[in-house]
Amino acid sequence: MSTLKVVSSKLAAEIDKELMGPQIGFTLQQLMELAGFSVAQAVCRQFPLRGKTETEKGKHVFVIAGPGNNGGDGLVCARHLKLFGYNPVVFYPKRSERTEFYKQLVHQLNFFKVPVLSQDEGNWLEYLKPEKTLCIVDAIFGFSFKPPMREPFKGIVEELCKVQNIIPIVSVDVPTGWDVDKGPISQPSINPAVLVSLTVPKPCSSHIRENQTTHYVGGRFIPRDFANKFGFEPFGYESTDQILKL
Ligand SMILES: NC(=O)C1=CN([C@@H]2O[C@H](COP(=O)(O)OP(=O)(O)OC[C@H]3O[C@@H](n4cnc5c(N)ncnc54)[C@H](O)[C@@H]3O)[C@@H](O)[C@H]2O)[C@H](O)CC1
Ligand SMILES: [K+]
Repeated sequence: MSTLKVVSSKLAAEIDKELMGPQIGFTLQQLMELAGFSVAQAVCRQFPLRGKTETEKGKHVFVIAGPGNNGGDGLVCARHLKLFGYNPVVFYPKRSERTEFYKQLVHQLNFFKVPVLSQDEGNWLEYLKPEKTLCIVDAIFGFSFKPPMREPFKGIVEELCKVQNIIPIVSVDVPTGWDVDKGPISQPSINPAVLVSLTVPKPCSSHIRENQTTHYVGGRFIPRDFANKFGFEPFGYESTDQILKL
């Protein structure tokens, strides 16, 4: 088994800043597209449709998107999942008004006929049933979460904790509610079946349950020199894969 290499929340934010700074010039949109694409690949790898009955294939991937960029990764992931033959539904209770870009991501989901539920429309709890939902993508908070959690997300996470033993949760970058550096800090807490760390795992990933949580790294967008500059080795992705199982 490979040794986990981790970067703190502070360093993760610095890496992002530099990637999107004037020297390198990635846009947030570019990185988010690759991040969301890799999460969609992880869902496919973990829950393949091949060989499944029509009933199983019709089940939903329920994507819960938070107000920041972690939520944006979820919106992108849902679009790719639709292209991959899945049946995603997005719950987006607190929409980012930060940029036009988030509205565009929602327009794209409309274009792909992926339902996007608001807090006050539709009964989102209906999707927390194993006969209806294949897995839940937790794209609520990533590396910028600062406890304690505010509503409506506190209540949403409590509901997720109730069903996580019967519907697997795929957490994007950081399991929502965990301290990025320290891991689970309150009870109940999300224990994902799958964690997709983006760029490089954060320290909290050492708290995932051994033999119960599958850990992938995704967000394949940095060259070796850049990784080394921040003190870690790049991951050995194979071929055109956007994810690597750790
Ligand atoms: N290089 C990469 O790996 C990339 C990662 N990406 C993803 O971006 C997130 C980090 O995004 P950011 O916008 O900085 O933060 P979050 O989404 O984690 O959350 C900010 C959001 O949440 C609100 N908030 C914070 N704490 C609370 C709280 N206690 N209660 C309620 N609300 C809270 C805050 O106000 C903001 O609105 C990273 O993890 C990756 O998933 C990008 O896609 C780019 C590439
Ligand atoms: K998350």
